[in-house]
Amino acid sequence: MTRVIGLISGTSVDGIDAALVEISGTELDLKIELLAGETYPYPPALREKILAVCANSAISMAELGELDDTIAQVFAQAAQRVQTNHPKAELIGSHGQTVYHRPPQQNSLGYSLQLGRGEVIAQLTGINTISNFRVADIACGGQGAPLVSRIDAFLLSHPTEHRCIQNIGGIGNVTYLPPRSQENWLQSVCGWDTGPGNSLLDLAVQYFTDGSKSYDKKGEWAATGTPCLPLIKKWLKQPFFQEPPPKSTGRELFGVDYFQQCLADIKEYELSSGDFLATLTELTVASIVQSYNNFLPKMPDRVLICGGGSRNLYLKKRLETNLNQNSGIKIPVLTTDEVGMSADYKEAIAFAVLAYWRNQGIPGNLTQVTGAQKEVTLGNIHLVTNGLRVSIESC
Ligand SMILES: Nc1ncnc2c1ncn2[C@@H]1O[C@H](COP(=O)(O)OP(=O)(O)OP(=O)(O)O)[C@@H](O)[C@H]1O
Ligand SMILES: CC(=O)N[C@H]1[C@@H]2OC[C@@H](O2)[C@@H](O)[C@@H]1O[C@H](C)C(=O)O
Repeated sequence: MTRVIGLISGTSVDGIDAALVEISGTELDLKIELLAGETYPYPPALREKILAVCANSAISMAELGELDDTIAQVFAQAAQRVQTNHPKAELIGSHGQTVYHRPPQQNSLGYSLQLGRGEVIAQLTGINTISNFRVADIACGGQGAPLVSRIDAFLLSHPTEHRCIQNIGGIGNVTYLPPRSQENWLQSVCGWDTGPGNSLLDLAVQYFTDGSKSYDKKGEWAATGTPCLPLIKKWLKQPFFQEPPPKSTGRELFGVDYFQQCLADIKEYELSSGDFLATLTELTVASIVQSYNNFLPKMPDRVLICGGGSRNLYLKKRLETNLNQNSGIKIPVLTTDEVGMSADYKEAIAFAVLAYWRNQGIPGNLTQVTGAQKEVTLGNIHLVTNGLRVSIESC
């Protein structure tokens, strides 16, 4: 048994998800128990700064260094807090905060930058920390994302059922899991980023409320509207949705500029705010279903959703309806909670497992998902240096 803390702040930039887990086994016998999970919102000024950087605002090198360390400090605090009332963790796996992601192009490797450097987290917490999980995969020609697929495979596959594990965060990603009894089971797992999750919806809510609300709770506002189907048809023709996997994306594509284009596109139609939110929800849903139709070997028996979007009941209902209309069969949409995996902390748990695997020399990527040329161990190791005088209070 190893006690590991997993930390991540995703593309929604809403705060740090921290999970304290006990991990045993290696791959087929991998087991995790979630001892504690908590989300620690960013201080508002720090969130604004990160969102500005993600949206291309200029920053000096000195400011970049400062931002990197400030993020590391709040990640270290999250690690300290999540283990309150528990014995100290032995290891931290920290994804950090993505501020820029560029998939590989024909003649160049991808580039993905996560802030919140691991060495600061290690010194502040006194716990060995692994960070920078994406670079080794990218160095092998991979997208560096999605990385959760290998963990999904070992923790969520079923003996006889074909499953899709659909994350709906800022961005959406899917892992398709054939039954474990199938020959070449692990090689048949596939996955990719499906496109926008909640990123455009959140921007729309902020736009309509002048920033007083950041998201549409349970999707209640969107549920008052009707999706504009001609717009969905037009938007789905965009290159990202047509591209076959391996593929990954981020706020660089589905961020502020994309949202402005959506706003311009709706001018042709007379849409209420509810209609617009319903239309953006439908884009998330239809892009997921279209990618299943185009790129999966077979429609799943069941879809398990996770991430903040799993709390959006309107989105969940639309996903179920759209899947049924497309496949002609009833494909239940449940949350991963319903099979014993926390829908809120699955990504944080995944980075705890990746750190654990890194320590044991077990690869973290699936080459058919990221497109990397080979399986590699992921993450840079930062050991605690005795005698260094840093403390959370002094930062
Ligand atoms: N109760 C709720 N009702 C509706 N939507 C919700 C609810 N709670 C969270 N969300 C949505 O989920 C989003 C956050 O999801 P999550 O934390 O999974 O994203 P993330 O991890 O930052 O993104 P990614 O997985 O792309 O890295 C919020 O911005 C919001 O849009
Ligand atoms: C560059 C980056 O941070 N990508 C994230 C983001 O959030 C969702 C989607 O885009 C995803 O594939 C990836 O994260 C998850 C944790 C992953 O690598 O599996």
